[in-house]
Amino acid sequence: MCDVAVVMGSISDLKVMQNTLDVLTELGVSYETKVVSAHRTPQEMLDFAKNAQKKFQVIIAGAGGAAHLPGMIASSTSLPVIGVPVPSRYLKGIDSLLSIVQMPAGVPVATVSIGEAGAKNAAILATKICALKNDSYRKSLNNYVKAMHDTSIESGEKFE
Ligand SMILES: Nc1c(C(=O)O)ncn1[C@@H]1O[C@H](COP(=O)(O)O)[C@@H](O)[C@H]1O
Repeated sequence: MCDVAVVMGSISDLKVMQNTLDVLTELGVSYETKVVSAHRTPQEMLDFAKNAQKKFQVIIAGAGGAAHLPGMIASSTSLPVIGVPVPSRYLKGIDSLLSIVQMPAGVPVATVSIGEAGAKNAAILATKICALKNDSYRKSLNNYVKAMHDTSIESGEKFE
């Protein structure tokens, strides 16, 4: 049993999605990764989504351009799905963001911001969901917030 599935539409998304993996690792959250595409490997995408509940608590799906992957996965599972808009070459991820966030009523995808910050926040949000039933994840999150707080204060003090 693993807590978080991190899926992406192409291995080319890894540069951005590595931020998700790094934060999950830092927080000590168990995860698995998979490259799967609603466009290029639709049957594998459906098989993954249909079976995900047996293994995971949350799915993070990153995709760029016509980013149908998070929404299509959300349509085929009752697990919460967090969508990460990966920056695209020509439209800089605006296309990814709008494809992921503008879901029809009834099929939610919790959408984070475009790129690295969004990829990190997806990991934190997924951990918060898992922490509802896991005290050690809650402690990790508290430590993470404290470290962020201390770094912010220290950088301010150095500047002043
Ligand atoms: N948006 C999707 C989906 C999908 O939504 O199913 N499958 C691949 N892609 C995206 O295509 C972009 C270019 O992929 P390539 O670099 O492999 O050509 C990637 O950002 C990927 O997420």
